[in-house]
Amino acid sequence: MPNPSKIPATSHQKIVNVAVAVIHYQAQYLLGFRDAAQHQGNRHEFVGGKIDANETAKQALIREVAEETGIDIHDNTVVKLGRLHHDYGDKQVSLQVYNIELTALQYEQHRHLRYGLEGQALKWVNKSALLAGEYHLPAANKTILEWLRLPTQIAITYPLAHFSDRPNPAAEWLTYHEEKVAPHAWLYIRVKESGVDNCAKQLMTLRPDIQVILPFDHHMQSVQADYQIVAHQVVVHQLSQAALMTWFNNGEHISVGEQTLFNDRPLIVSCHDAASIYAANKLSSARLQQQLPPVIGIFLSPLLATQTHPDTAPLGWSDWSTLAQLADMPVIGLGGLSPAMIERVAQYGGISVAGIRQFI
Ligand SMILES: Nc1nc2c([nH]c(=O)n2[C@H]2C[C@H](O)[C@@H](COP(=O)(O)OP(=O)(O)OP(=O)(O)O)O2)c(=O)[nH]1
Repeated sequence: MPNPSKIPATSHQKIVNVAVAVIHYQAQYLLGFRDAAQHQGNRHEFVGGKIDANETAKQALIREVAEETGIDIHDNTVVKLGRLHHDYGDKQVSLQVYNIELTALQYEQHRHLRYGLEGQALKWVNKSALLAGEYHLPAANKTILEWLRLPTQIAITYPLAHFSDRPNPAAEWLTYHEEKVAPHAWLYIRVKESGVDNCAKQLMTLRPDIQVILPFDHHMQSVQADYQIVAHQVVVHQLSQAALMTWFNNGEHISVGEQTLFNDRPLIVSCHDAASIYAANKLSSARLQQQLPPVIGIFLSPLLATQTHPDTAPLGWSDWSTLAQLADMPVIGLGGLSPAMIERVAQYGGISVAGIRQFI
């Protein structure tokens, strides 16, 4: 009899659909431990298991969490983080991953959990240790950890035009952001006007604590030599919907990804409709296959009306939520939001909120 674990995966191999629950209370995350005899055994895991034929991913999630831990998450806000396919060679899995924040009471009731209802070890671990790779998880989880790096709020810089009534708008832009951006914030430096690349670089130099999302466009390449000095602060590159669709419409052949800067960072992609989300999903899976840093989110906008784009009709909560469900990666709400609206955004399927006013 051949050892089933040694049989290589084929295209005919059945894909196992799995619901995965990233359960946490603030920065405490719940991990299980897979038994040595299980597939991907002797590794930590997020709570979860196979989706039965007659259930949805969310039903499976609620059932698995209850069966494995005794925690009832029926009334919690369950937010999709993403979906990903992984080929382990001996098994192909499709993981549907959800974020569940417990209430203080639930955490209090379950914080001493050491063993699950199936006898498996359980452990609450700190997010920073989890993201630092201190726990050995199945290979597919690498992408989940990248998704978890996304903060719940992202600030976006003001356009230079916002300071156009001042004698030196570029200098005002710089001083304003240097002073107002919160410590260690994730900041999307949206530099559209030509000639302001320098402002971005100067801001990074003045504020080495901020984690920067930088658009990947030709301006940045033109200052590449200078940019290298501050490049370590750039945690993510942003890709516009137009650039995404160029990649997609060229049969995914012209890999914008062939350019080094594009390939060495995770991406956040801007999307405004179903077609671009479809393209973002394709890009995401292409990058997973090529083992490139993943697409860790999409800016889905405009959710509500904004002063920055007065002529664009907002999607509104209902359409925004429907589109958010299509995305295989975490969705960031953008357009007319404030940081306090994160709970509402979560109820509609978003993991994070972004904006200019009220965020800086
Ligand atoms: N639960 C869980 N499974 C994961 C994670 N990452 C990952 O690649 N997997 C893979 C390992 C397994 O191949 C599959 C989960 O199947 P499972 O065997 O645990 O599912 P189950 O509990 O319903 O099944 P079983 O033990 O009764 O066979 O998904 C994770 O974080 N959590």
